[in-house]
Amino acid sequence: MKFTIIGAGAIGGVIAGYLAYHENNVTLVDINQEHIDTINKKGLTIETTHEPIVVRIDTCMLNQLIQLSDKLDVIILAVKSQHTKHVINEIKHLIGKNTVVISMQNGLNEHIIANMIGQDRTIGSFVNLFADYLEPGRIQYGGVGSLYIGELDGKITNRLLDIQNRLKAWGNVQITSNIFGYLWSKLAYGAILTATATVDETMEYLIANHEYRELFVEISTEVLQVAEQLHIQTEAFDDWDPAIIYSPNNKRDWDRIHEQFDLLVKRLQTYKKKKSGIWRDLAVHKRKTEVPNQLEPVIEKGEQFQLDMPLIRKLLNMITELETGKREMNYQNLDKLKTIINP
Ligand SMILES: NC(=O)C1=CN([C@@H]2O[C@H](COP(=O)(O)OP(=O)(O)OC[C@H]3O[C@@H](n4cnc5c(N)ncnc54)[C@H](OP(=O)(O)O)[C@@H]3O)[C@@H](O)[C@H]2O)C=CC1
Ligand SMILES: CC(C)(CO)C(=O)C(=O)O
Repeated sequence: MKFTIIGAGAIGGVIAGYLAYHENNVTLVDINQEHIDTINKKGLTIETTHEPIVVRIDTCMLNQLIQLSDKLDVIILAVKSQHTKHVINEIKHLIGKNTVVISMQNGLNEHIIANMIGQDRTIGSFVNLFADYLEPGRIQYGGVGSLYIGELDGKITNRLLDIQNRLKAWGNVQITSNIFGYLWSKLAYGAILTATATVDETMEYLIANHEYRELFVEISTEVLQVAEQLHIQTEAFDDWDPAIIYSPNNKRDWDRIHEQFDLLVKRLQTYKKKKSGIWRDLAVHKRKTEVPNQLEPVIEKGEQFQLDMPLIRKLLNMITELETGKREMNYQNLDKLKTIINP
């Protein structure tokens, strides 16, 4: 099995690093020339929670990859969601009848990929690792979380089992017949993390603060309401259980909710990555985030069911304003969101 991993950042770097470390056939592809040059010269360094590992790994730039003509085998897509369409368009000629593309991304990119290359060539993945691109050649793998792969139609196929076996180089990768259950659950959880990115503060600190817990529950409820309308059975993972957060009749069990948030905070405290990828795009890279690509599809689907979703609409608007410099990161953003639930 030959892996081509497109996007050599936090997620692509970690997965490619472990696959290569365990002698799988891997090529890591990116558009960042300095990053690729450094990996070629010094290897890819992954700062784990224990000792760093340095891995020698084949690399190429995207513009070199697209010069090839042989069809690729297993492609792992680990770019931010806003780059999904562009990358798939660029590599379409390298996708044959036996090629599969695995989306290791947040959001619902699987639908986009399947529309472009077919559902039979698309595998879904839910990834809850905590990693950051630090500088050319260096990735921080700051926290271990779940990784699931699943066919979009829920079947447990031989190719899924083969890929799972290879990905064990990374760790305990699991297969699921309900990949969209995980992706929607992560969207609901991710919406809370998105809200934390409106303040220059750690995720654990903000989630620990009881003042914002009702807001976080309401934000994820808006996403989970849409999932419910779509008959998606959302799944629990890593101290996050949507069934505890979401109560269709507004009969919330606050003891259980606080218990779950407290466990989540404890978990986050053990991670080296303290702020979300969205915060990092805004505060460090000063570039557009993938929030529109994650929240707009939820809002569009919610509109079909006449759902209101005032919180995620406002949150999306705030992130857009943060991207364009019209807004600053501060607590007033969370306080403003709170006024939507308690005017
Ligand atoms: N980081 C994390 O802990 C987690 C991330 N995810 C998800 O994983 C996905 C990847 O995120 P992450 O690894 O953090 O992102 P990163 O920004 O760290 O890595 C993405 C890499 O892809 C590169 N890239 C951009 N456009 C292209 C292109 N056209 N062709 C090839 N490479 C390209 C980027 O280069 P450049 O920077 O120059 O644009 C960057 O090096 C996202 O959907 C994210 O939400 C999910 C769970 C956890
Ligand atoms: C917060 C985290 C690491 C959760 O997986 C994430 O999704 C991100 O940073 O984009």
